[in-house]
Amino acid sequence: AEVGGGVGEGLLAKLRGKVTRAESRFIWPFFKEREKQQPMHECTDADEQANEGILLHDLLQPAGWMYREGLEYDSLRHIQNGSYGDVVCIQDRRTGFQCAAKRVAQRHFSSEELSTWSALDSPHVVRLLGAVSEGPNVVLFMDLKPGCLAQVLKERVKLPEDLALHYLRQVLWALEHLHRRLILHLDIKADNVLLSADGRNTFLCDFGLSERCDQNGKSTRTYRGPAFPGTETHMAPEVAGGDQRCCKADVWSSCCMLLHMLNGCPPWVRYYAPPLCLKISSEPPPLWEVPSRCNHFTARLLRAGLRKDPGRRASARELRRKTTKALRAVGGLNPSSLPGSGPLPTEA
Ligand SMILES: Oc1ccc(F)cc1Nc1nc(-c2ccncc2)cs1
Repeated sequence: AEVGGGVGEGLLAKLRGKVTRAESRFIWPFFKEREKQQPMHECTDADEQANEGILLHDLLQPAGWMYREGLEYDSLRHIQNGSYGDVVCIQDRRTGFQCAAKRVAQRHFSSEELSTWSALDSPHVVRLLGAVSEGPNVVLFMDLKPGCLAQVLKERVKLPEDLALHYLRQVLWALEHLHRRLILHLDIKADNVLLSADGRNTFLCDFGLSERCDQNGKSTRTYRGPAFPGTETHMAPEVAGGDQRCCKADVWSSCCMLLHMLNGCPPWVRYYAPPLCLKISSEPPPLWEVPSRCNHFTARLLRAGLRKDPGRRASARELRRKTTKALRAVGGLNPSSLPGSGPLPTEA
């Protein structure tokens, strides 16, 4: 604690053992504090040592109230880029437990990623395992999943309609869970959808851009600034136009992800050069991207999820119901469609 500063023994003492979610609500103000510190904030030696945080998994074991890379845990390999930081696989030195970790620079750290994520408990959302401050950075830990939808799309280019609908439905279940808790994800895309080993289950991750919303689904965050750090091809028209973000923005992005799964590329890029935001807010919805081979229930759900007016756009729950209908209409998920269940196109 002598190097802790900020919150003193209370917090560091918690690192020694499992912290219940109930207790963790006292931890977040600490992270909110760090978030407010001036980005120009010079790193004093106390900061260099600062290592406060919270670990929610008993196989992530701090030693002497510290949990640092190269001492209490090691980075094994780079996984991919997350929002505002690289994602690596780490291993706890004492227990051998492995998980994913993302190091976020102070100036990009949003305590929303912690506070929104830790409030979730859905089988379709990856579990947050903890967060510790590390000098000028914050390191976030989460469950390691064997697969990622973006990786499957790189290997298979496009997915059969039944599998694409099966994945979309699970992502919409996750969005229903988030929106019911007044949380917006705001970066729905294949890179942030992880997969189980058998490729049957999806897990939403990366809440680096998430925001809270009010009862009407409107973001409570005041205008953030000109550039929206989300993924341009999946950006809803109201977001591209700089209007207030709402839960329907996640619905639009989930439909862009469906088009990505069906076409093997995101919408817009085959017809327009960047910057896309002007086109997205001025052009009609990209319904020309809907493959002609698709079942008409799939086309219908895309029309409902890609309405430009967020007020008329389907909610996550309405779109999930339409996705269930479309999945039934194509005969349900054919197990042979699952990834890893047959030669890859390159191997065939
Ligand atoms: O926001 C985070 C906070 C903590 C983390 F450890 C990771 C992320 N973000 C992401 N993780 C991934 C990923 C993880 C594991 N395997 C494949 C991809 C993709 S985006």
